[in-house]
Amino acid sequence: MTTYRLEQLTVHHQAGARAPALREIDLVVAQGEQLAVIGPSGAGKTTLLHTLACAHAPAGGLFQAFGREPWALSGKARHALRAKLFLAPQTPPLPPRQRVVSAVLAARLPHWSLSQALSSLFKPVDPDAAYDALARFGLGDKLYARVDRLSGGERQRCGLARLLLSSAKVFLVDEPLSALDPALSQLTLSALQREAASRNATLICSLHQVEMARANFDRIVGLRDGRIVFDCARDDVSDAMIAALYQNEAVAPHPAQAHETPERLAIGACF
Ligand SMILES: Nc1ncnc2c1ncn2[C@@H]1O[C@H](COP(=O)(O)OP(=O)(O)OP(=O)(O)O)[C@@H](O)[C@H]1O
Repeated sequence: MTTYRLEQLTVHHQAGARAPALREIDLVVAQGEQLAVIGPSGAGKTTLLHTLACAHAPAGGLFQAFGREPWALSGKARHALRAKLFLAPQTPPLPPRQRVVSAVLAARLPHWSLSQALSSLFKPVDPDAAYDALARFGLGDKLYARVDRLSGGERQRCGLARLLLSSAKVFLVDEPLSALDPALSQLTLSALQREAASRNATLICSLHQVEMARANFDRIVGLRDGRIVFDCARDDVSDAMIAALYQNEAVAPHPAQAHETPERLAIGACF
C-alpha cells in the first residue's frame, strides 16, 4: 500500500510568490516505510512535512495520500484523512499552563466525547498511558509538571509522547532532535522508529543531524532550494553528495567584513 504519491509537486507559501518553497517534487512512500529528509536551512523540509500533513495546498502537480487527493475531497473527508496523519512540529503547540499529563492525553481528544474531554482536564482519564509514553522518551518524572516549566528539549519530547497516544498511521516529525544531547537523541529516534514499526506506520523525519540520519534510516531524501537533490538508500549516499547538499554560498564572508581595517573594527567595538 502506498502512503504518498507526489508527482511534479509545487508548493508556494504565498499565492503569487515568485519562488516556490517546493518545486518538481516526485516522491513515492510505501506504508510502513521510514525515511529521513535532510538539507540545509530553508531547503523546504518543514514545508514538505506540512504539505504531507495536508496543511498546505499544493499549487500544482499530483498529491495523493492513501490513494486519494486530499484537496479534491470535501472538508469533512479531508479532516477524516488528516486524523491518520500526525505532524510533530519542532516546537509543539502545548498549552503553557497545562499539566504534562493533560497535554499528552490530548492526543486522544478525537476519540472522546465532550464530557470525557472536559472531565480529563480536571482528573486525567488514563494517566498510566501518558506516563508510559513519556517514560519512553525519558520523561516519566514530568507527568504532573506544568508545560511552561519544561525545557525546550523536554517540551519537544512531550510533543512526541503525544504522538505515541495518537492512532496515526503516518508520523511526520520535524527536527525532533534539535534541542537534545546525543544520548537523548538516540533514545528519542529509537522510540519513534520502534513505535512506527510496531504499528506499521510510515515515519518521515526531517533531521539536521546528517550522521544520525545515515545511521538510523534506510532511505535518505536530500532537499535543497525546494528540490529533491537525491532520494536513495543510505548506502548510496556518499560524503560528496552530502558536501554538495550543504555547500553554502550564504556563509561566504561579507564584503564589509573582509575590507574592515583593524582601526575601524576597534572603534566599532568601543561603540
Ligand atoms: N510562512 C511562510 N511564509 C513565507 N515563506 C515561508 C514561510 N515558511 C517558510 N517559508 C520559506 O519557504 C522556504 C522553505 O522553508 P522551510 O521552513 O520549509 O525550510 P526548512 O528546510 O525546514 O528550514 P530549517 O531547516 O531552517 O527549518 C524558505 O525559503 C522559507 O523562507
